[in-house]
Amino acid sequence: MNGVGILWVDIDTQHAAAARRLIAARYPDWRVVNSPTPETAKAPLASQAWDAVVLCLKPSDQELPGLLELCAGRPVLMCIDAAQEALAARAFRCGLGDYVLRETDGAAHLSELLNRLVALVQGAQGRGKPVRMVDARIWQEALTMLQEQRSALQATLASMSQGIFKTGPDGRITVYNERVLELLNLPESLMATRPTLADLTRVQAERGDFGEGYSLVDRRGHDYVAQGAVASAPALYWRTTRDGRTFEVRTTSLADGSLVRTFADVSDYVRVENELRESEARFRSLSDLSSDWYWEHDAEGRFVQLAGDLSVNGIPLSDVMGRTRWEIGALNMTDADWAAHRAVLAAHQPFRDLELQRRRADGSMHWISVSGVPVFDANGALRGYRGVGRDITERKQVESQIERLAFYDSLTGLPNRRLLVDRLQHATAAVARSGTQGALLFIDLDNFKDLNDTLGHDTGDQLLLQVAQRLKGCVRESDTVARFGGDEFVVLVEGLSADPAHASAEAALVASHITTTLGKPYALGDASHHSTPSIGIALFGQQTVSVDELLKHADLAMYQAKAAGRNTQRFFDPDMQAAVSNRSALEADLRRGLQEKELVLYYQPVVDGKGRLQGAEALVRWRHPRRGMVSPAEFIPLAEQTGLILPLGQWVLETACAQLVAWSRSSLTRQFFLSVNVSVRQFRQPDFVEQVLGVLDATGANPERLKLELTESLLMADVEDVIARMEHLRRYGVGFSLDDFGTGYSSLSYLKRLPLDQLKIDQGFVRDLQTDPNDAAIVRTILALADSLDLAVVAEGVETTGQLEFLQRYGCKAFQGYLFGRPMPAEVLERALRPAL
Ligand SMILES: Nc1nc2c(ncn2[C@@H]2O[C@@H]3COP(=O)(O)O[C@H]4[C@@H](O)[C@H](n5cnc6c(=O)[nH]c(N)nc65)O[C@@H]4COP(=O)(O)O[C@H]3[C@H]2O)c(=O)[nH]1
Repeated sequence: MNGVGILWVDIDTQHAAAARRLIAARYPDWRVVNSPTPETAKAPLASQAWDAVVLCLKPSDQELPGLLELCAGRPVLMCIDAAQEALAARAFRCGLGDYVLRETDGAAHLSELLNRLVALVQGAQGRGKPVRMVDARIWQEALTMLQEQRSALQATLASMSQGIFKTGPDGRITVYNERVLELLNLPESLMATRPTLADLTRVQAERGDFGEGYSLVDRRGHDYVAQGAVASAPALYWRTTRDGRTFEVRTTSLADGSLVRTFADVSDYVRVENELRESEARFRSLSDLSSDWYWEHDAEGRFVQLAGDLSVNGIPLSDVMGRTRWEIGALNMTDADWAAHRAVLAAHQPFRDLELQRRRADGSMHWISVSGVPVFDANGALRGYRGVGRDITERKQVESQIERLAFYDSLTGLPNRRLLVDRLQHATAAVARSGTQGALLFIDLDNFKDLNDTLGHDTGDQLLLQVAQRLKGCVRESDTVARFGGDEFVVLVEGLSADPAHASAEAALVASHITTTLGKPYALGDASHHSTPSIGIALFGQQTVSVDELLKHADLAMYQAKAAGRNTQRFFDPDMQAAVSNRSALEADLRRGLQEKELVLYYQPVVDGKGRLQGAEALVRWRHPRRGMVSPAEFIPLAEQTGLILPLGQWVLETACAQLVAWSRSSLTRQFFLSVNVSVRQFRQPDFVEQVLGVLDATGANPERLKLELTESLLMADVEDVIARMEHLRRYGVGFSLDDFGTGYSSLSYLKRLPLDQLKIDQGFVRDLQTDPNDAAIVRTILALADSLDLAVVAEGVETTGQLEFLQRYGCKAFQGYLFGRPMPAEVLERALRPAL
């Protein structure tokens, strides 16, 4: 190619010089004219013929058409920045010329430029005509279209959630979006250098983005990345970032050797997938390990899925799939129950613990419990239900056993107190609603204890069983017969007349029927036994009475029946209630009195035959703020029933011991003993012995001066224990006296073994001993007996000298009674005795 003329328009003089040098070296006969600006190029363009014009400028989109026009149809080669490539490519695809991309620093592109320039000039010469000139209008349209497409492409790239870049055929990245910079954490400045994939991979590897040994790149991409992204890329691989995000990397190779790569952040997908996998695994291990099963049914309630341990269910799968729960059926469900269940399903409500009893193929019964929740599709339409089922047969068995134990009497199988109270609660509410009345019959078997004691518990149980049978026969199916324990039964009768008088008559009739039925002889083993009941009746209707009160009423009435001679029936009487109320008021009062220290100890002298004081009996009094001095006969029995006797007895013991200590300080009173009454309940306390020793220790009283008065009723049970305790205390010197001797148990065999010091003849025998030969004989016998057992005797209630003489005549040596002194405060006793002393 000779004599080629080139107009070189170049604002960069160094670049222009470099080009000139290269051209001079390769094509020495070429004529190259430089022009630094388009303005200065105008003249040579207009005046001379050029084979090609080289534009090394940075024209804007708007300037480019004018520039090309200036070239007036001559072949144009543009040397431009990469950023303008799209514009230039578009322009030159119309046949205007060619372009090369300019190296930002350096002139390595000049060689390529020269090659292209040669091709361009040859092409133009080959065609024999100058390159077609595009008129400005067409150009403008092309440019506008180009700009529109370009901004559309930019907007598309910018709005993509994926990161994307494209390389040119030379392997350099020419197109990319913001998102790829963000995802890969790359600076824009790096992209501006048009890096290759290898460059990018190196930067990331140096930062440790791929992890130790490229472990953050999955199997598919591992080798490619590890080898520096120089080989051909896999179409798809995943990589993880150091902060735990996961990218899906897709590569598409294009025909010209370029490629497009996308980066999608699939972290959420991976997380959800992991969670799903975990939850699947959890579900699977749960259903594998547990004895529950999983089910699903469709919107019509037909089973479509069952998984887990179905062996307990005992129903073949084939019988379940495709059928509804209500088609399979359950023994415990009525039509109404199923309707209620289906209503829950129809309302798309979840359901919990639906308990179903079924019969297995082998005939055995079993219980299952089913819970489910509705499942909806994406549009909110019901797809069906899913849930779990569980075998609860064992639990049901235990429950019914517990119920039996909790609500039924183990001997007779009758409802127990708890169940009766429950039914009574319902009954009281029901009668209040219906306007009818009900009756509660409290039944106690007369003398049952004797039977038990004499013939043994087994025989007693037999009787109770027969009584239970007979009672059930006396009432309607709807009435309740309950056993309260021991020989106490309660019958609850409902549906009596609304008229009180009529209802009373009906209840009395039931009671009479019971009396007659229970009064018939019982066959107990070989023997025939006769038993009678005492029945207390309490009616209930409109008036609001609590269940507790009702039971108390019937109980009280029963005691009235007993008091009236047994084998009879009594209705609850409100006066009786008043007495009971007084009693509970008294109890509260006594409790308060104890706290307020209203109790005082009186002392009644005990003298010898010559009237000389030997000691005294401590007798408690209640100095009531309103009622004055209250006798122990009024409050001691109550204190015994309520347990108040325990703190009371302790206080008496402490006060008496303190008195002994006071007496011990004077030689005149030092010899006195003091008797203290000890009630059965007090003595039976497990730590009674320790309590007494503790009081003696705390007060410093001399145990030898203390006498504990026990009553015969203490000997009714566990005599061995009584003896052991007495002996224990006796070792410390404490004496014992048997009070009210002759009135109670008086078993001589025990009497011999008890470590007693004295007997006290009950004042009941002393009172009439001069007029009642019987009493006189008893007193004589007691004195003789005491003599033979070497026990001292104190006669109580001595009021007359006649009594004293009689007692003395038969050997009695100690006396207590009004004849010698009433119970009195300690200081009065001391004062009264002082002259004699
Ligand atoms: N008619 C008549 N009665 C006489 C005569 N001499 C004494 N008495 C009364 O007979 C009772 C004798 O006491 P008790 O048999 O131990 O009978 C006592 C005793 O069982 C009990 N008691 C009194 N104080 C205590 C106590 O501190 N603890 C316990 N557990 N019971 C006590 O209360 C019962 C009644 O005590 P008190 O009313 O003080 O009645 C005393 C006394 O006042 C007499 O010549 N004629």
